[in-house]
Amino acid sequence: MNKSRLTLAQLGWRPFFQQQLSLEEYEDYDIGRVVEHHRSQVKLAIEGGAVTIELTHQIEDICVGDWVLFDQELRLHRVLERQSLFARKAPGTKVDTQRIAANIDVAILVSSLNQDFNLSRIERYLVLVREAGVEPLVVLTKADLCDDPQALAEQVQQLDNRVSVVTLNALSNEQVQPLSEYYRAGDTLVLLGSSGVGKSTLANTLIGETVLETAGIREDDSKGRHTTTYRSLQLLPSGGLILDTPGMRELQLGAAEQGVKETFKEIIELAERCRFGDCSHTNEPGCEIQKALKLGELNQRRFQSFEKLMREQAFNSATLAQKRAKDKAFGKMINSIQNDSRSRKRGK
Ligand SMILES: Nc1nc2c(ncn2[C@@H]2O[C@H](COP(=O)(O)OP(=O)(O)OP(=O)(O)O)[C@@H](O)[C@H]2O)c(=O)[nH]1
Ligand SMILES: [Zn+2]
Repeated sequence: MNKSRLTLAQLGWRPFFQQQLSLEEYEDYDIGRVVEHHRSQVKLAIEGGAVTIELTHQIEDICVGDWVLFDQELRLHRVLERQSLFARKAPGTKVDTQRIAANIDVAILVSSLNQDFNLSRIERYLVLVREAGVEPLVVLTKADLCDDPQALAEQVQQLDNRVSVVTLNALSNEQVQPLSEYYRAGDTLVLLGSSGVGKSTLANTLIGETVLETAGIREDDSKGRHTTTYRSLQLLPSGGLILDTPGMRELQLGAAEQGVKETFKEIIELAERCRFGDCSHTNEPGCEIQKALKLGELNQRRFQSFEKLMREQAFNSATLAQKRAKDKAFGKMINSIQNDSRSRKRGK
């Protein structure tokens, strides 16, 4: 596939983005999609090619997958409103939100069918995907190394019967190609999952023949940077775009109440039927959750997973809100100090 002849539509341009442009903007600016995000520059895929744009400090709120407008001097004009956004709490103790990818249509949750298989981790990723308002597709890799892939696939299916679950060997072209029925030309896919589960392998098999070209592009653009530390959008032969993310050692949820509620829908429905509106689901009479746990209609693992993710997102969203408030107050203080000193200099 010849990358230099890509149209905007092939890059994922949609009416949703087109509608955000004023006539002046349409005439005066060029349109690009962020395919790589480095510390001080972004690489954009544009109609018929690519450009690199230096970032000024004003626009730090930008991430891979974003649509942007830029001028003839290669200055960024603005980032267009997003159709979807994946974000998590920044890893470690730092209190911050980290944007992973924007304008995604299909999220492929990759998990392997070996010792690494873990339902609670899959639930954690489902929350992230639901929070972003994107459809999840669960792909269970290393089926060739597993005695009974179907049994594990069913366990995943039981988490949510609305989710599609596929088991495969990511190295097998024949097994990977049918995934194309889950996306359309111009759709952007993202691969999410822990390190080593087979995301890059799956991406390479999906990309097929263009893989060498991809490697070339990464190489000559990396300038000594470690190639796996940035994300990149690549074109699939069937017309979709794929975004490979580096394996996440740690996926901590930021504010994701809606995502948790959607992922654990049946638990929310039970809780709504508890006798007390503020039921803690521990020992209250008329607690539907305790009842379901006793009857075996709800399993303990799933309930604990729900409680853990709910607490985590509540805690992190509270600290994020506090930080934002603090930053704002600090900004105001700096402004007033600067204003004071300016006034003094002017002798007022
Ligand atoms: N047998 C078998 N091996 C696989 C399969 N999928 C991936 N592998 C192997 O698993 C190893 C890790 O795969 P990667 O594709 O690098 O995993 P990743 O998720 O991209 O890992 P990070 O880049 O660290 O995030 C490689 O040696 C792959 O060849 C599979 O379905 N079957
Ligand atoms: Zn209850």
